[in-house]
Amino acid sequence: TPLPGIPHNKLKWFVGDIPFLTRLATEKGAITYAFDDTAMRLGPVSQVVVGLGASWASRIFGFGQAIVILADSQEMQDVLVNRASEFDRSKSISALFAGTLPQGMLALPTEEQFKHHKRYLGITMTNPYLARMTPRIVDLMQELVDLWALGAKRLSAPTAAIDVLDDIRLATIDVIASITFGASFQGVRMSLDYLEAAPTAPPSARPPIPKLAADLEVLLDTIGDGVLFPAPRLLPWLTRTFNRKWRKAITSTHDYLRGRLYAARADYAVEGRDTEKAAANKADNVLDMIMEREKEDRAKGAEVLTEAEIIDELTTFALGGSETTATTMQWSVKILCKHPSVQHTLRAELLAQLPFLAPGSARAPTYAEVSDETALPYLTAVLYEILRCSRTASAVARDATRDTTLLGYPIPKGTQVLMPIGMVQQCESDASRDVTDSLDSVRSASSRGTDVGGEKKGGRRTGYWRGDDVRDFKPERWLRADGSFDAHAGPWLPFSYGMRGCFGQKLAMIELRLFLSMITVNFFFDAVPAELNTWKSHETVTNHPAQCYVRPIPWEELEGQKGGL
Ligand code: HEM
Repeated sequence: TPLPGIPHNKLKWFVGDIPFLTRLATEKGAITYAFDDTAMRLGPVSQVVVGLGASWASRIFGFGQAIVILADSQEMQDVLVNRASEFDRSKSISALFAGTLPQGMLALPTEEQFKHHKRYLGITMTNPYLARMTPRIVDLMQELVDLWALGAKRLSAPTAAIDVLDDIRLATIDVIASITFGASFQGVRMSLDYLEAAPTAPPSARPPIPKLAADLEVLLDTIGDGVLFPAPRLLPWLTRTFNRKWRKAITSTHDYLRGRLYAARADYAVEGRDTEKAAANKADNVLDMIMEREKEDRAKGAEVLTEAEIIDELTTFALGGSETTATTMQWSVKILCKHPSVQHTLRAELLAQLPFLAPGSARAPTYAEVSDETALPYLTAVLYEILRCSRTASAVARDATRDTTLLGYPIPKGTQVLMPIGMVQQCESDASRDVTDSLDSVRSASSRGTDVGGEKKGGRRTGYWRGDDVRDFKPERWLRADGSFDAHAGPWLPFSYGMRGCFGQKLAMIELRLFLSMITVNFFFDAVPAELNTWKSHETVTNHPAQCYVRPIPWEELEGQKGGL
């Protein structure tokens, strides 16, 4: 039944918003567009009513569910960061992951076990650890560059393009596998070997994808298929009982991970490690790091992770850390080839600041060099803008843990609150500033900001996007007049915020920075025919582009063609 006082669409007797949700899902390719559309018409707080028996019938039968949509960036940040005890990770989102990784962070409630895992694994997102992983990411990205360089030589017609949707997926799986359990699945390497061995094969010809990567795809697809399933709590049981494909994939994934765990443990038992250095400074991969911690914890008598917990967290890394990054990279190349001037400016900055990035150089970039936002403001702006426009994760959800309010509306305990992060960062602008300003009187104290000893705490953290170009791809919006990068220029929430925000943000950012840098200094991405670069997407856990084609042209070839730029 609709929550009293909160605006909603005209509801159909018995089925509530279901026909509306279905129509938008069919027309736009994803059900989350129905939430965006509702919020845009009805304002910063609205609701949709779902489930059989929703709307009027639910008053008689008592079932159906109202989902509140909160679409105001300032209040969203406040809920995610300052009001986490009133709005916890949604149980329906946890249920999506609970079948596949019941003891992984993505599925755990915000209780002691979750906090223990987060502390245990937090070391993998520290600068020293990521710095140690950087050479490995560089090597794997170089394989992708080599694969596309070979493909580029075989582009026969001026409109021909390479299908790189799977190349990018495999590259991110290779990276996360290498970082997590110390061995790439060699997906891109195998494609490169395959193309090299078949000189007449077309540029998109690829071998079948490695079995382990295919298993991860099955697990991800199963999780994606459960999004907005009407009875989320039944999902883990339904998956385990009826999904044979999933059962096969999870069994072989677990067998592989258990094998790696036993090998690491055996290795660890014989190898005398340097006990002086902290784990982040010596561990070669996440599994290795867990072994280090285990040893320290056992010596201290502290709690260690069980085998099932370790396996589920390795699976969390493999799943949470591959698809998200791949989706963003796929949107990146689709966007870049539509913006040649951005490619020129980005390349110029990269070659000026990191000249050794040039093709053929023997020196690889380090973590400190590539992650330096001050030295590389344009790279940073391009990446932030790609994440703003690509809507990789379109929404996050929380459940109210007690009766509370949102922008003055009463929210009963148990209500699911959905925050359309993708839409808000791409639509909220100074054009609706009067609405945003008028909310000040109903904002929570922490959202409004409070005076603590003359210093303002909380309050709006960002500026406003300009209404006339908020929907355009424009990296310059992130730059101040002096060319420096401004992280608070306007609303940006692709990784969400707070205790349950993205765990892997730092890893994702360095992977994306390396990817963008390495492909940009190697290739100019020529425009591809419009029918090969549509904006169609397929949304599951993330919003995947339906297609991803590129026409990479090595810069020296382009400069040769044009007699220099
Ligand atoms: C561009 C890449 C990525 C994007 C856009 C992204 C986005 C997100 C978002 C929106 C959430 C949900 C947060 C919420 O409910 O408030 C999330 C959660 C999570 N992400 Fe990422 N992510 C990315 C990459 C990664 C990587 C590389 C890892 C590697 C380990 C990772 C691990 C996780 C985990 C474990 C969670 C669950 C955190 C929790 O429940 O507390 N993500 N991510």
